[in-house]
Amino acid sequence: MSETDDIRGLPARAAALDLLTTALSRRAGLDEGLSHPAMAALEPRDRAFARALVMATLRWLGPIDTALQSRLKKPPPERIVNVLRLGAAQLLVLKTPAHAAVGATVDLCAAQKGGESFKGLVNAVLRGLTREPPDLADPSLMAPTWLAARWRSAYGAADADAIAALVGEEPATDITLQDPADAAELAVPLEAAPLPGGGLRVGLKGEVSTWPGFADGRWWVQDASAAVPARLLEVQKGQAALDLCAAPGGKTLQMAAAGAKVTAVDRSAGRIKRVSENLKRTGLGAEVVVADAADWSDGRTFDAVLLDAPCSATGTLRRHPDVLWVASPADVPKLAAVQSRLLDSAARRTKPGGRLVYCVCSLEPEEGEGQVAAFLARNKAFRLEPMTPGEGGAPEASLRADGTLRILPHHRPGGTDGFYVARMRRDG
Ligand SMILES: C[S@@+](CC[C@H](N)C(=O)[O-])C[C@H]1O[C@@H](n2cnc3c(N)ncnc32)[C@H](O)[C@@H]1O
Repeated sequence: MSETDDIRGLPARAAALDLLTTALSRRAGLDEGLSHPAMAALEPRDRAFARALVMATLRWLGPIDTALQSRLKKPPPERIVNVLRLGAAQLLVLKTPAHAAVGATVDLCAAQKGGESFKGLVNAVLRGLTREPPDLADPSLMAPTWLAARWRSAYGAADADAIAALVGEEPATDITLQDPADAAELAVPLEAAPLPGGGLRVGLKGEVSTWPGFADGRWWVQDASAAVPARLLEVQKGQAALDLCAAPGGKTLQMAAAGAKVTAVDRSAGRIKRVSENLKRTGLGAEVVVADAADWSDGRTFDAVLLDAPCSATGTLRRHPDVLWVASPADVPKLAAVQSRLLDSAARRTKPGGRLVYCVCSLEPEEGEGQVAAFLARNKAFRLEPMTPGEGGAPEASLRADGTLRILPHHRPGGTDGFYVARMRRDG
């Protein structure tokens, strides 16, 4: 990057500071910040830079904070800490030339309310990082201590380290095809490799909506792991399928493409608009309902019910490193209580003889294994229907002894979202 780019990048750095602040302030803050009108108002190059800088900062936040803490006797106000985090990410991750990164970060500091008095500190800390750059590649720093300890106790030290190491990796974009027969033809312009189960891992970078086949609705973005649960329902043409917690609709689209009559329920009116947009773009049909899935009913029961429940989302750590730093230990039992209510509701909507698939993109056993064990103990009409190795495109390493799936992010070469998936059948 030239010096001219760096000077022109000042508005982008200010936008990056706002985005980082929002991302670290609340759950879903990153997505909220990315779709904020202030981001849309930036020039495309500034927007891309702000996004890349914030993602680099969030991906490496653990090692960056450790390096900053050792250089700060007394922490400055949070806004200035965020200025320092962005400066450190430019130096250590994006490898921006030191004079440009330090100069622009000091200017960003000065532009903050009360920031003039911290210019010297920012300058000294960043120059210190330039002289003695810390080693970023320490898996023990990639996730908060409490989460890393949970993963060690659930999966062992080697798997916990492998999970943590993936926080630093930029994920590829995976897509699901409306017609799997299109894979060979689309793979060429998308520079894509086939995924087990029929999807593609795309090699192109940049704006997804400009990629071949997007505008025609021939595919949608869906992580390889996220595509597994709907396949496991094996919906048949004309069957009635219910997608509870459906937005933005990846699994609704899969079931609609398989020919099912899908009802998609989500309680967020804003997010369900995205289901409708995706249906329109792909030309697929589904009934879309805004309602709380815990008590929604139109009197019907369904052949196939999918519950992709709200969860801590720790399995999405490659795309959403922010979730690791925003989550707290108290979230897990709170979310588990919500999931349990939603599972009971999903059970009531499942026809005798019908299938229920429960999944979460969480690595926390209370939201996965524990949730399903408790559900089966209180719902005697349901039994597990075990998956076979590789079924639905799931990595073989993810198959548990009871036939449910615990997909860890390193189970697929190049990484994947972490998921727990269970398939159940209602006997009576
Ligand atoms: C993990 S996301 C679903 C992703 C979606 N299944 C897909 O594949 O595109 C969870 C969704 O649950 C929705 N949600 C959370 N609580 C809900 C509730 N009580 N009733 C219905 N939807 C809910 C959220 O709005 C969010 O869209």
